[in-house]
Amino acid sequence: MKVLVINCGSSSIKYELFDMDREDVLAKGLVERIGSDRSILTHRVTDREPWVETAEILDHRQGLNKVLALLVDRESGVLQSVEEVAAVGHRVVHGGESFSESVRIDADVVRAIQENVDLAPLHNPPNLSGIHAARHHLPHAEHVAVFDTAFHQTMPDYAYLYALPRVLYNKHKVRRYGFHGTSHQYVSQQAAALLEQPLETLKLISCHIGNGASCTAIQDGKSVDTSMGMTPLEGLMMGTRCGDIDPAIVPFVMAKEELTLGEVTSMMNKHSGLIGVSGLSSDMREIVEGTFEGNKQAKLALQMYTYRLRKTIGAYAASMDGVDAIIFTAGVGENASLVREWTCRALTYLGVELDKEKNAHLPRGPQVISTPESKVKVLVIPTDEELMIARETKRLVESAL
Ligand SMILES: Nc1ncnc2c1ncn2[C@@H]1O[C@H](COP(=O)(O)OP(=O)(O)O)[C@@H](O)[C@H]1O
Ligand SMILES: CC(=O)OP(=O)(O)O
Ligand SMILES: [Mg+2]
Repeated sequence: MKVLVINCGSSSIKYELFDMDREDVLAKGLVERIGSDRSILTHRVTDREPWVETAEILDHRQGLNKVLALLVDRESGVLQSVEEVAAVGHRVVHGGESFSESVRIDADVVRAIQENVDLAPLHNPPNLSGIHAARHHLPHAEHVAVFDTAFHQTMPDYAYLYALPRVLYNKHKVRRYGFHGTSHQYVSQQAAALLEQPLETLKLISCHIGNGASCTAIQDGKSVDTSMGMTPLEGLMMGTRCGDIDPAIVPFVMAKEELTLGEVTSMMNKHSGLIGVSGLSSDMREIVEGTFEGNKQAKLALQMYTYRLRKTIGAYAASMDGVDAIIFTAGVGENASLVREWTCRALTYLGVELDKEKNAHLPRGPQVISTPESKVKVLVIPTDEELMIARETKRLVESAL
């Protein structure tokens, strides 16, 4: 069964085509800067040079049309016809309380995703554009939605409620939802396999640190707490997002700087975090380089980033009354050894002992980077949200047969 996975951002489409009979990746790629006359399409097929094309791509429908054309093209293609795509798996960021599992997409599901737009104004509208475009171009295929929020629907109420008047939850569903659930779930399963222990017996803390960053406490294979909240702005310090701040700062800054609510929201989402503190970059590679070169602001940003991650790990060890393993994943977690080292260096009270050599010289694939004596294991596990979405899509399509 061939499954196409689509992850639509506000100005991008990430895609990956799988042959699910053997979980082979046939092709994958990225359309960037949608809405401009200089959109960039990068298309990769195993063992071939990548295709890079600049073109005017005005919306997601046009972008997806280009992708499908490349997939059936004589040179760049891997399919005879788009009819071969049996199913499409869509990443949907906010499922609200409506979805605790992946679902096959029908008119009711589209309506429910639409109803959650208010809760994720940056993420859900492009996700919906992707669904509309894919259903238009691939009407024969089954379409499945896999939600970032679904894995976190197991959190207890005392973890997901805010200490606000109850009416806000009753009327508007103001609560913690949590995100990156597909990734947290995937790496927790991989961790259990690596440790050769049943997932149901483990207390895990998973740190998904990429552009967006979140930390999740996982007990018995279930999410019991997570650092992102009603929106993906809460929690850890990120590339461009501030994470936790005193909420009273918002009206204070609005008054002092004469900013609108929209401007402060944009400041917190796009101009804060690593870029806001360092003034250098939102990219951890440049922050690490800057730190080595003696840039004080870059070093401060890195200290803040790792200090806050460490505090959250401590909090989740407390909330689960212990932890068996800490997992690092996503762009920063998988690649930045300095971030892992600084985060772990004051976790000795928990019994964490990092193997510095292993941490610095990491082979590919899932790895243990703690010493054999370490009471708490530290793991690096490459995430694969696309594979997880493809598996979910196949499972749902087959269960409907
Ligand atoms: N070698 C590296 N060292 C440090 N950071 C890295 C490295 N490679 C990638 N990153 C970081 O990973 C981030 C992207 O993570 P990723 O999980 O791909 O994000 P997203 O899926 O949210 O776009 C980049 O912004 C960069 O900061
Ligand atoms: C939910 C979220 O923050 O996603 P991303 O990390 O892809 O921005
Ligand atoms: Mg990501």
